[in-house]
Amino acid sequence: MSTIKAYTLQGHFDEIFYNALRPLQSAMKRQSCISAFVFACQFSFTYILIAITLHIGKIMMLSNEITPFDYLRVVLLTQFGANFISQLIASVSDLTRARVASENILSVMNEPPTDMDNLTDEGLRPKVIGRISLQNVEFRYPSRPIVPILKNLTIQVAPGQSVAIVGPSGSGKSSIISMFHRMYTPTKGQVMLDNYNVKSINPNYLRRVVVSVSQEPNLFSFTIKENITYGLCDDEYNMEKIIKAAKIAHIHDFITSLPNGYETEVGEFGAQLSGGQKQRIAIARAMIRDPKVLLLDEATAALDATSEKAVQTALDSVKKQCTIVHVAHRLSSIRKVDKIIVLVDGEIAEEGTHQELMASKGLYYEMNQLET
Ligand SMILES: Nc1ncnc2c1ncn2[C@@H]1O[C@H](COP(=O)(O)OP(=O)(O)OP(=O)(O)O)[C@@H](O)[C@H]1O
Repeated sequence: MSTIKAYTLQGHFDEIFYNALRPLQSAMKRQSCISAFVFACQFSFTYILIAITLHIGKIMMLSNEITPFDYLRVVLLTQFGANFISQLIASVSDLTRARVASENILSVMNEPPTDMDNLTDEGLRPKVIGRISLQNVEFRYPSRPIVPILKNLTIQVAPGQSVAIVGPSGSGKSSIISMFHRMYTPTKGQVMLDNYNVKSINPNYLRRVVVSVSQEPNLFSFTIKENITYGLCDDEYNMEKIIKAAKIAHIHDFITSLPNGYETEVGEFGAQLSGGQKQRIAIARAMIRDPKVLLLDEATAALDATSEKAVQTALDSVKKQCTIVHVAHRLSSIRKVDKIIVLVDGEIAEEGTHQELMASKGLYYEMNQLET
């Protein structure tokens, strides 16, 4: 909304909205006419039938063909019968609607499970130490199958190692992150967690051990505490663990400064928090899961320098406890990682520590020069 206001695009979007609603408006008008007609028929039928019964009954009673008691009986029966039939007429349209709705629901339920079925109980749940790798991976997005994004890429990350992936925009850094927690599967090659192909691991379990924090974390319209613990079973967390995770993410002091502390509602999509605060809550949400592999996709990009330094210190402290794969634009944030991979067009252009890459005076060196 603020972008629309800032660029005074209200009129433009008003028109788009109106045009989008116009077909719906005519459909609704047609449906209202049909409903009004059915409603009119339904009630006219009842009252016309009762009127006819009363009229004929009166004539027959006056000519002594029926007794007043028979007359009353017929009138009451007609009324009940007519009510019943009119309700039946009304439920015909409900039945039609229910049939269409059930067809829609069944078509979704009967959809054959895809390779990435999140709800399946199938798959392995192995104990892993956090060695993660891409082996000769080629990847194309299903919507653009002719464009290879990752090209025969091999990356090995040892348990407890921290690796940063840097490179020009569009080189495929985030796509690698999607591979690691199986948001997408490679077109060729394989993604391994320890000695297991991630395809063989239960998707829910995989995302419990390989946890990602993205640049734009989505918070739910719940309390801070619920956002941190969302998806965990009751016996998997307690207040001590929540506070520990919040301290790692450097957000505990902020949370306790709020009048309702951890019970503060964050609003829809975390509307009542700044970008940096949302980001740190998302990091706490990742840390409470005690991940074996932590994927950070520009996770510190929205933070101010002070918050970034604080989160960086926190991430340094969890180093060695879990494997970290860090996608970063700001090169100053990844100097201390064990290995830096420079990606260009879906291929590795350079690989090494900060010192090694600076000494080789290649692309990484140039990127650093530009940043400073
Ligand atoms: N869902 C998608 N469908 C089709 N193409 C996509 C999709 N997501 C990304 N791409 C394309 O894949 C390429 C690599 O994108 P990716 O986001 O992995 O790059 P990146 O290096 O992380 O970029 P940035 O640094 O700008 O975030 C880009 O050309 C992008 O347009």
